[in-house]
Amino acid sequence: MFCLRLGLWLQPGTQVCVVSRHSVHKLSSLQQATNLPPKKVQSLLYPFSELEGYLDRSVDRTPFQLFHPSVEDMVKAEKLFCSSQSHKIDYYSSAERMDHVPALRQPEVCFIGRSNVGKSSLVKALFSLSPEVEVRISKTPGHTKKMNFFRVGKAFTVVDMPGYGHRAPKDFVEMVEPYLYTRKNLVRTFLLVDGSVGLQKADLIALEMCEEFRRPYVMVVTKIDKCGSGALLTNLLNLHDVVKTQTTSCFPQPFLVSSLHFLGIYLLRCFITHLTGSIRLSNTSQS
Ligand SMILES: Nc1nc2c(ncn2[C@@H]2O[C@H](COP(=O)(O)OP(=O)(O)OP(=O)(O)O)[C@@H](O)[C@H]2O)c(=O)[nH]1
Ligand SMILES: [Mg+2]
Repeated sequence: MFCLRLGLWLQPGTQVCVVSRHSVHKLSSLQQATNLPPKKVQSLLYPFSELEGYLDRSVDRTPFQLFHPSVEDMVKAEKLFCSSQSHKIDYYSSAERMDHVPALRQPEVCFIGRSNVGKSSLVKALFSLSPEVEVRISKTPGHTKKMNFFRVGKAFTVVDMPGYGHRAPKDFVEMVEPYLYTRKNLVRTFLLVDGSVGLQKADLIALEMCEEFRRPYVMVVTKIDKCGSGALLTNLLNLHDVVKTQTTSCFPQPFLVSSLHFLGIYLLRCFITHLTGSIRLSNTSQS
């Protein structure tokens, strides 16, 4: 049992993910993260808590904390992101067209969003406990040109999509739209928006498209390290308003992340494993 300085204790017998420290970022695992001062741990695990203090009392916090798992559940989820002999995490294949898409049956989640919004960086951060899984990122928009499939053992698949905005609408019409429309095992789409710049016209078009497909999707607010709390909060509240008034298939809670600083990565890992039926949440978690 190790003590989490947040004042939270892991149940006796809870095993944490044992990974080779070799080339693994120090914040990749909860065990490392929870060695930090409590306030820092809180913002790493539950990034919304950082903004909460700035909110007017009249603002309802509920939509922002619908999924609020316990630390134990996050530890459970983390284990699924550690590659082992019996649970291999690897890059599986890439596809440019639907007839090249792999015939994988396990539940799948995909990441879509404008070019450069941080899709590949987020996938890389999620897989940071298995650094041998190669996910390429770049400063140059339009870097990811194919749909990249990553297998997480037999549990689920993660798909990193090309961004729209760069070769749009070509990539989108030929790849992403048909995929979103037809992929049977797709359990959730994560639509990324850049938290430091707020919703752009292209984001609203993607949101409309997700609504048209009527398949469940979730907003992820990226690069939250890049701007101050004030700007982030303004962008977040604007997003919340759009989700509330203009969507029906979108999960009300936006997930805040910084792939660079690992903010919100543990929460998102837990959400993905929960959505794909890979873990059972304990009674102390809400969702
Ligand atoms: N500050 C900061 N920069 C980030 C973060 N996530 C990604 N970036 C940077 O944003 C740029 C684009 O990142 P990618 O992950 O390649 O973006 P993408 O959405 O996959 O882009 P395409 O493949 O072109 O669609 C890179 O320079 C990243 O280092 C973040 O959380 N914080
Ligand atoms: Mg990319």
